[in-house]
Amino acid sequence: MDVSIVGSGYVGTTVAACFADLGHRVVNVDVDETTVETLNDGVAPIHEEGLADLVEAHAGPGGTGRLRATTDYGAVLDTDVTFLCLPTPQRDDGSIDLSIMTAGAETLGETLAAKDDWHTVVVKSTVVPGSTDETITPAIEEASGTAAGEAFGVGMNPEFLREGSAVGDFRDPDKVVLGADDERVSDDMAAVFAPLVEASGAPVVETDTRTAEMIKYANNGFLAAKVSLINDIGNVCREFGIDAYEVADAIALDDRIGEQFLRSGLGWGGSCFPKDTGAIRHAAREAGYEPAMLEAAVEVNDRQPERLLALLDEHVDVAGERVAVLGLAFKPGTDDVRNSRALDVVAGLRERDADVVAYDPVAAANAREHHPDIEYADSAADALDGAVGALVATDWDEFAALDAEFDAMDERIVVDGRRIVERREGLTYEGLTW
Ligand SMILES: NC(=O)C1=CN([C@@H]2O[C@H](COP(=O)(O)OP(=O)(O)OC[C@H]3O[C@@H](n4cnc5c(N)ncnc54)[C@H](O)[C@@H]3O)[C@@H](O)[C@H]2O)C=CC1
Ligand SMILES: O=C(O)[C@H]1O[C@H](OP(=O)(O)OP(=O)(O)OC[C@H]2O[C@@H](n3ccc(=O)[nH]c3=O)[C@H](O)[C@@H]2O)[C@H](O)[C@@H](O)[C@@H]1O
Repeated sequence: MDVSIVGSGYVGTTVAACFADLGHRVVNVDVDETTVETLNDGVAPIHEEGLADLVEAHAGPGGTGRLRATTDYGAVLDTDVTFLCLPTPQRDDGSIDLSIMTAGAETLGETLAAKDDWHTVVVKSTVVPGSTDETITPAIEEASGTAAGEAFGVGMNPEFLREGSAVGDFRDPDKVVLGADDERVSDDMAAVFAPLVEASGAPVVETDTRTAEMIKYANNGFLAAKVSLINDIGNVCREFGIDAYEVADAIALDDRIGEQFLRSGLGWGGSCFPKDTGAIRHAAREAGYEPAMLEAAVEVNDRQPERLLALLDEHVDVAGERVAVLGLAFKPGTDDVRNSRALDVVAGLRERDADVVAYDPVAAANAREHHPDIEYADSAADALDGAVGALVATDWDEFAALDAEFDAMDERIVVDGRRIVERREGLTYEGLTW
């Protein structure tokens, strides 16, 4: 099929490259000229394992030619289906900001006015229930001068990939959710996903658009709450001197609980859990319901960085002292620092007037935009040299291998927020939840 993808970020680029690999002819439409040029050179505009090879194979010189990019929305006219993969950020009050979606929908609608045959539009961005029907579809209708159901229809297909493993997650999903209220839309979505479903064997959930929208928030809300619950339990374990990881390993054997998302520690960050729990909480309150469990999940999460800092306070007054922060990314495998708990840890140290020296293998440049005034070291060893304490904020594998590097610290105090450093003789080790 001919597929257009509007928005070429983490989701749009991954989806486009994977669809091209499955045999579709795909065009990415993005307002960012650099992104478009990069893709057309056969180079991935973001860092994701496996993505560079796919982009080179399908957009690069000598490639299959099944993937290209453009800033011209007119390209959608030569396609059957358009996926909207645009950002849906948070407003200051936590509510969803649909302005970028609406702008994209309007430009798409103006373009579709010139199309002779049926067109299916699919919202892939994460949007609160009702957004597709009440905001995005009307924007396309007004701009195109046609009503949904006449010349076009709009469906909803939430995305569940994770940063750091986006290509693998997209190719082998736990489920494919197709939300539609029009048979032609369902048929088009099913046709686009047919090769993926055949290759992966993933179950397909066919539902209406509002339910599809809600499934995404339920998924992220549940996972965020699961991590907060194990953090709550981990905090209790610590009070009792019990190892929360041993407890987690045991409860994971219960199929009803499962082994994933039971790593307790500094909590969840990233571009989605914080924004999505914020958006659904706000939407629920507007609708008249206080989502107490989601509120609690956020509250537990917000407390963890200060709990980490308090453990260091028990050992040393950090004012005027050099303190190392190991890890800045919100999770290993990415240079993304959006809502990273590490940034809160750095802020807490600065409030205490500590001299902060941070190290991350790939995320320092992004962290510098949030904390330009601290020192950034080129290695964990450099960060630890002369420090009176080290706070571990991201579970990068290389931190597990640290050993003699701790000997260069002025005081060998390690407060581990991610259970990655080994306890060893000569080291004063504190684990956040164990
Ligand atoms: N990042 C992730 O891991 C996941 C994100 N999502 C959701 O997917 C959506 C997109 O997220 P990301 O891919 O992370 O966003 P992103 O910020 O990485 O990429 C968005 C892209 O849209 C482009 N853009 C902005 N306005 C445009 C316009 N009017 N027309 C065309 N292009 C335009 C930007 O230049 C950028 O390349 C969000 O709703 C997010 O919640 C869902 C699952 C996973
Ligand atoms: O909507 C989204 O954008 C995506 O959000 C998350 O993906 P992501 O944020 O990329 O990464 P995760 O692996 O889920 O990690 C999120 C945060 O939880 C933390 N976490 C995760 C697991 C765990 O056991 N403990 C824990 O503290 C991580 O350190 C990280 O800060 C979801 O896992 C994806 O399914 C979803 O598509």
